[in-house]
Amino acid sequence: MAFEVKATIATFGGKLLKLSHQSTSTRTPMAVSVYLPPSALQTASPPPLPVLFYLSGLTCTPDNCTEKGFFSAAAAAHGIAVVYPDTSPRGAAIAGEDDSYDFGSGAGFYVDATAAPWRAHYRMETYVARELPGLLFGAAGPIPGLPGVRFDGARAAITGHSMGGHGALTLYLKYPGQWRSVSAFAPVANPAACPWGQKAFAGYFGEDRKDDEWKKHDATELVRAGKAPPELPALIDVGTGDNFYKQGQLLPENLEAAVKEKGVKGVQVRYHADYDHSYYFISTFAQDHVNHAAKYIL
Ligand SMILES: N[C@@H](CCC(=O)N[C@@H](CSC=O)C(=O)NCC(=O)O)C(=O)O
Repeated sequence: MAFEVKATIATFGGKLLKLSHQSTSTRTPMAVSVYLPPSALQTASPPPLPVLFYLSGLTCTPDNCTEKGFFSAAAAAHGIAVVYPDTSPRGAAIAGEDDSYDFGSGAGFYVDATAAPWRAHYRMETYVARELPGLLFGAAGPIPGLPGVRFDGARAAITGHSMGGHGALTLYLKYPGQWRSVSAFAPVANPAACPWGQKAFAGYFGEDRKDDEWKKHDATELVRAGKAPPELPALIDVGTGDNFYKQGQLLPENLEAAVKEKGVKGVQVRYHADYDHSYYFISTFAQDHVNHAAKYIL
């Protein structure tokens, strides 16, 4: 059995499952939580569930969003499952991996590191885009004790916050057809041009890879390089009271400029007066993001 169920929590008529499994991508145990809406639990063989992936930000585990993101109410109403991966491998025993909040543990940036020593374990792109979908969307029921529960890989959407917003946008652009829509809360929209992204990319790829490798993992650079479809079904929310926005960590305007320059349609960026970077902001707009995904996956 791929997943081990660590906890089952009743919420909004459905169940939040805290799962653990041994990852072949990161070569570590990985935590992942999955919200099952009530519709998944009402019959022994429910129809396969549409799925929204939520990628969390720096320092987070799956618990931050499941405890205070409030996606479950809207997900329950629509009959959508929500998957919450962790933000990095844990306990890889790499020197320095726990030294800072914005690199290493809790800061995997949803990329596959190419630089030593990180490349042995820090493979969050493959983990989120390939390994987890493979486990969840396989023919066998992936959840121990709930053999009838299936997830529909043809109806998947992706969202995320901050570092996770960067992950959602870049994985959407890098894996055409895998996700039907994308959205982001306060995303790190141009990591190659902000301190968080520069630190992470220098560590995971090397300082000397700025002109090639870094750009492949940067939403703004991907759009500039023509990697966005003509219609990009993206909803992006940013709070104007967000200190990280004010400090130039997010740079959503650079993404907007690239979208405009390339004539990409369908991208909606909303600026909300006074909202900060926290889960007060995320929970306020969570329903809008689930509704956005629902338009494409129901
Ligand atoms: N501890 C750091 C700030 C870390 C932080 O704010 N993390 C955000 C995501 S930031 C971008 O990816 C977060 O979601 N934190 C968890 C939470 O529950 O709020 C510092 O001290 O500056």
